Amino acid sequence: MTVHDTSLPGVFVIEPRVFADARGFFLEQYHAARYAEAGIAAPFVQDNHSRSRQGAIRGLHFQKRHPQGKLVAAVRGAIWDVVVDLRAGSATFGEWEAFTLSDEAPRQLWVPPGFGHGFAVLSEQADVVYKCTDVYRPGDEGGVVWDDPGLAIPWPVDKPLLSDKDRAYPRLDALGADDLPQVAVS
Ligand SMILES: Cc1cn([C@H]2C[C@H](O)[C@@H](COP(=O)(O)OP(=O)(O)O[C@H]3O[C@@H](C)C(=O)[C@@H](O)[C@H]3O)O2)c(=O)[nH]c1=O
Repeated sequence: MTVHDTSLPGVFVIEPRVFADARGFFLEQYHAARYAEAGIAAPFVQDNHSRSRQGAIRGLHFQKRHPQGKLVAAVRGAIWDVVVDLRAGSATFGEWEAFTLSDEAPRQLWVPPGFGHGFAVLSEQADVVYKCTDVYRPGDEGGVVWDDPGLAIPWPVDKPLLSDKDRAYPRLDALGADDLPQVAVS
């Protein structure tokens, strides 16, 4: 596998080694020792799978007191995956980057604890799977509204399909210190 740095510290794109043959392909989604060597914090304690329609946007999400690291892949279809640095005191606080993840050119995105995460669905449908370093705690959920003008993320969808929860999240500049992910910045 090849690990690529991004503009955000600790956020990596992982290109797996793909073994293609007449049957199709094989790749390793996770290998504890190799991912640890790449700086991807484990252990992972929850695996998720969501399916979404074209134009859906899920995000921007995080957990406050129990931030989750997420290792994200699109195993069917294509998504435009966004990661935002929400770590108070970080030199790149409020900065974001987007990556296309798809089943045609498989790669994974490592979203470290303390970053907001969301994605838009580019294909007719997309199946997204991700491993998490902490479990889901409904009372601990936090979010920033997807179309926060301060972030000005150019989502590649015209009429986004959103959950009521995501529509109601506040802008980043309305969040206080207690509303942000509680992580130490080194
Ligand atoms: C995230 C999650 C949701 N749920 C339930 C709660 C709810 O009834 C239903 C749908 O939840 P949501 O609308 O929050 O799902 P969704 O909008 O897909 O939330 C996810 O978005 C992406 C971008 C992330 O980064 C994830 O961490 C997570 O926040 O599933 C769980 O049981 N476990 C989980 O881990």
